[in-house]
Amino acid sequence: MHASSFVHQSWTSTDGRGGGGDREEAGGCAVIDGGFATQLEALGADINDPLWSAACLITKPHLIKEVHMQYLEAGADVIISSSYQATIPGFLARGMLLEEAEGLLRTSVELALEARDEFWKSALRKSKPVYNRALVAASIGSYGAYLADGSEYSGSYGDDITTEKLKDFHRRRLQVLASAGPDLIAFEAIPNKMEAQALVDLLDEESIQVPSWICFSSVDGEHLCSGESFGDCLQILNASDKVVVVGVNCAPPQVIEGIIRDLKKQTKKAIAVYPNSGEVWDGRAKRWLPAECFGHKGFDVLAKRWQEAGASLIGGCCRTTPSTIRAVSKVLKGRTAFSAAQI
Ligand SMILES: C[S+](C)CC[C@H](N)C(=O)O
Ligand SMILES: N[C@@H](CCS)C(=O)O
Ligand SMILES: [Zn+2]
Repeated sequence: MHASSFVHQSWTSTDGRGGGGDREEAGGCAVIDGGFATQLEALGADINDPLWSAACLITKPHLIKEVHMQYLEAGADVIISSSYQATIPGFLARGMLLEEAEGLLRTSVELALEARDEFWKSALRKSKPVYNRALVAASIGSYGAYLADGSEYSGSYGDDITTEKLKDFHRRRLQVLASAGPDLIAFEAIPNKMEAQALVDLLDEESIQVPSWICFSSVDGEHLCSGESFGDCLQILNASDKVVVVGVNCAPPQVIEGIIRDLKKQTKKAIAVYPNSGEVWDGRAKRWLPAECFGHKGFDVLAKRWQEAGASLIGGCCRTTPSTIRAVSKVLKGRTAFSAAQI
C-alpha cells in the first residue's frame, strides 16, 4: 500500500458507509483512541504489575472489551489492542505455557475485533451515520516496556543489547499478533534507533503482510528518548514499504506540532501523533507525576493544529480518556460522537 494513500484506502476498502465523505470533511484525518491502560484503571483494574495493562488479559478480559467500546463510542477510527506490554517471556515468567502465552496475544486482538464488529453492527442500525468502521491495530510495545523499568522513556537498554537480540525478542510476538487478523500493527513508544532498525528488518524477514506503523517516544520534541535524531530513524523507516505510518506517541502534547513539522520534511509517509496528557511517568515509583497537563479542553485545540501541520492520524496516549477522544473527534470531524448512554 502506498504510504500517502493509507488513510484514504483504509476506509474506502470497507463497505463504503460512513467512509470517504466523512473523512473528506475531517481533512483526511483519522482519530486514534486514547490511553488504554489509563481507562482500564478508571474502570477499576489493578495494573501495578510487570505486565502492566496486559495483566488484564489474564484477570479481566471483559474490562478490555469495555474500554475498546468506550473509545469506539467516543469516535475512535482506530482502536489499539491490549498487547502493549503482553510478551511471551512476560507470560512465561508467570508460569504459563507457551501455548497459553500465545493464546493471550491472540485474545488481545480478538477482543478488539469483537468490540469493533459489535459496535459497527449497532452503528449501522442508526439512521444518521456518525461513525466510520474502525480499524484494529495490534499493539507492540518496545523492549523497554517489557523491562518495566521506564526505559521506553530513556532508550537505554544497556551495553549488551544488539539489533539481533531485539529482533529475537520481537519475532514470535509479531508473528502471532499478525496472524490474529488485525488491520494494522502498531509499534508504540519506540525509544531508540537500534530498535527501529530491528523492527524494519523483522517485518521484512518475516514477510509480514499486515501494514505497520512505527511511533517513537520523545521527551524534548527534537529527538527520540535516546537522544538520537528523528531524521536518522526516518531514513530507516522510509526504506520500508511495510511501514505505512510513522509518528510519535506518549510524548508531551506541547512538543507535538514541532515534531510533525520536522517529520513532514523528512518523510512522505502518513504521520500519526497520539501524545499523553503531559504528565511524566516515574519508572521507579511507577506513577505519573504532575507536569504541564492537558485535559480534553486544551488537547482538542492542539489536535486541530496537529491536523493543520499535516498529521493524518491523531489521538491520545497515557492519561487521556474517552472524553479527550470525544473532544478530538468533534474538533477534527465537526460532529459529536454519542455518549455511552445514547448507544
Ligand atoms: C507507557 S509506560 C507508563 C508503561 C508501563 C511501564 N512499561 C512499566 O511497566 O512500568
Ligand atoms: N496503547 C498503550 C500505549 C502505552 S504508552 C496504552 O494506551 O495503554
Ligand atoms: Zn502512553
